[in-house]
Amino acid sequence: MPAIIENYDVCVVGAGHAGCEAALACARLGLKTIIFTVSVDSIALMPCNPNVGGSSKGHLVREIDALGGEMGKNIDKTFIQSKMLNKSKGPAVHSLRAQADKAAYSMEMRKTLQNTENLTIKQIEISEIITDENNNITGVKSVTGATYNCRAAVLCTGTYLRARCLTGEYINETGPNGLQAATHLTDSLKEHGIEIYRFKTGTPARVDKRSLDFSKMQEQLGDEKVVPFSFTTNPEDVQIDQISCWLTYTNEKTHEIIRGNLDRSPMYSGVIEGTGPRYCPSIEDKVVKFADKNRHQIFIEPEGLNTNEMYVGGMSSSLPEDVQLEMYRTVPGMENVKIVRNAYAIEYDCINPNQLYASLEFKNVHGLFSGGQFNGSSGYEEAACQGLIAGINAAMKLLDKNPLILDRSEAYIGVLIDDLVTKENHEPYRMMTSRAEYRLLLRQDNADLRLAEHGHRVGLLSEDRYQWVKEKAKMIKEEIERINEVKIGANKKVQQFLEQHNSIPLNTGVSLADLMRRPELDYDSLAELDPDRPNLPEEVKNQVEINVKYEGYIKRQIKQVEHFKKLEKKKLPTNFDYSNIGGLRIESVQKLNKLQPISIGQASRISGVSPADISVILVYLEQLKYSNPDLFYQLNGNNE
Ligand SMILES: Cc1cc2nc3c(=O)[nH]c(=O)nc-3n(C[C@H](O)[C@H](O)[C@H](O)COP(=O)(O)OP(=O)(O)OC[C@H]3O[C@@H](n4cnc5c(N)ncnc54)[C@H](O)[C@@H]3O)c2cc1C
Ligand SMILES: NC(=O)c1ccc[n+]([C@@H]2O[C@H](COP(=O)([O-])OP(=O)(O)OC[C@H]3O[C@@H](n4cnc5c(N)ncnc54)[C@H](O)[C@@H]3O)[C@@H](O)[C@H]2O)c1
Repeated sequence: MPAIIENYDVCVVGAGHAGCEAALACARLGLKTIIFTVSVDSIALMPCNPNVGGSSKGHLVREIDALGGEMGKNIDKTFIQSKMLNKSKGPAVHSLRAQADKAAYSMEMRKTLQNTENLTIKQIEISEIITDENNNITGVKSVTGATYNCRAAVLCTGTYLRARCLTGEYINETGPNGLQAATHLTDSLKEHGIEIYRFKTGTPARVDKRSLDFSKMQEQLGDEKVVPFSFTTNPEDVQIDQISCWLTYTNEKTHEIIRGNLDRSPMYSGVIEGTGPRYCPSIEDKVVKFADKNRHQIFIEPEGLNTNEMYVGGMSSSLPEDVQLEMYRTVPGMENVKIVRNAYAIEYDCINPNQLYASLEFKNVHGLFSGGQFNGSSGYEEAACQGLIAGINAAMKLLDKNPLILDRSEAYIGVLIDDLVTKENHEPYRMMTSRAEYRLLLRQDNADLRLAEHGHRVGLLSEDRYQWVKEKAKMIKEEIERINEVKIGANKKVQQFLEQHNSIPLNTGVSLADLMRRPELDYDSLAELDPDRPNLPEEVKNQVEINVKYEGYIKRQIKQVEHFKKLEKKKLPTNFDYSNIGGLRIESVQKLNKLQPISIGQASRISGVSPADISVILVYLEQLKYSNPDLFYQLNGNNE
């Protein structure tokens, strides 16, 4: 029988959090797109924790939303509890976190894919990528022999490639949740010269709610006033009845059981080859690495409204089933626990992301892009934002437009991708606020102001939305100017007001902005002294408050960004042989030749490239002016 041949603009392999964003971006930009999954039931599946956001991950979701992605909207429709974390700290680290109804999250995303024009969903395992003699992608092939021709492809295979799951001595050659693994694609990628890593991750048990004693745990309520993830969600729509999470702790007894059974853990007995995430350690890892701690926090989190399953957050494990049951039963409130699904570790193939440009296109296969856990990251949000950028850039390539490359001063997404493509990474990469050097500017509250222009330029953000963000920026600017000009005199009314707010009286007149910088005062409380105040939307008032209160820090960081931008603007040639530059150390030449950084800034972040090497390259670039003026002006044309 003749094999099926179909034609598309873009093939997206994988329908996890990365693949969904990639496919939606391409289809919404008018490209004929097909998304493949080994199981339609795994669309936007959450194989581990039932939540979106959290420290720094909440920032990523806001940024995805600001660019026109889907994750924020999807969780706003399907969350069952929401909390702004770190509220006692500065606004730079405030992070939104929401419990998801997993099944609803997955189904809602599926509905969105199904209702998107230009988008086809196909359940089949992709086994090969196809290229022409010039290494341009021309299609993908399925295990059944069907060929899907395309002009660009995005690989988002997550944790499915040659996946195997381990629970103690029991090893199952499947993907997450017992879903079929994808066993063929790795060989094809290797044949195309793609370097493969093997990573691992793990998940805790899901337990039956009816077997828990919540009276021995601390109830964790959601926020009274819920803030939506998406800038486009009406805040009224997210004020729902919320479901509680519960907090409990491990103890010495738990740790003893773990220590006594380490030889049966595949992680410690050497059965697992892959490298795991340092920042999401299993309970075995925690007990071994933090031996001095006598307890660890355990969050019991509901998996959804229509299931009794509860997620045991903080206790992921690959210990055997019997040990799991014994250790979980030592935790207060879990004495009679019944496990619905065992904890397990999973090993899978992914790539060394240094093979990618910052556009997430492979350097050696033109038109092939990738995103998500396949790129060596970990986490739903990390996956989704890469999928979005890979999808946008696949589309930009086909539409003959400039790629979307966010730099480290613009977005956490920029930090994440820059880290992946320039730094050596030998474990699943997790986003953290500490990775973002300009985090005072990259707040979750201003993601729309930072990124709307990019979303609009690529075509994913509607004109209306873009105009609103511009209007909002204007209102913020004007209000900051106004409150700097409003003078508050040291009169009786003012001194009384200050006394009431435990604030030192004034010696002389000050601006309203000066008063607002006092920790005990804020924009709202000062309304009393500000009769001419315009009636502004809540989100504008928030921005005014943050920008005025943290003005000193923000200004300092803006200065640092200016310096950073100078180095980012100094472009380097692509496909360049660095051994042509005399004076570079061999290690640097090898790294630079392999990574082909696009700018001096990026080159300076490659581990092993020293400041002295950077000086040598800068001198070389300067000499290009005389030795190769064409190349010099091509690189620096717009910057000099
Ligand atoms: C056990 C486990 C524990 C984890 N722990 C956490 C956690 O606690 N917190 C966290 O944030 N993240 C965790 N993760 C990671 C999280 O699941 C991923 O980061 C996230 O789901 C990755 O999204 P993705 O889109 O890259 O891939 P996935 O969600 O894995 O999706 C991959 C998609 O690709 C499809 N696919 C793969 N290969 C092929 C092929 N050849 N042909 C067709 N379709 C294919 C699959 O069907 C699937 O649709 C865990 C993952 C697992 C499995
Ligand atoms: N990606 C992977 O490969 C992998 C592997 C294992 C585990 N993980 C997971 O990554 C996630 C991130 O871990 P994390 O704990 O730092 O981040 P988190 O987003 O789950 O929580 C951040 C912080 O919020 C608090 N918190 C957590 N759950 C809460 C709840 N239900 N209610 C109130 N506060 C809560 C805790 O103080 C926690 O440290 C975890 O869920 C972990 O299981 C990932």
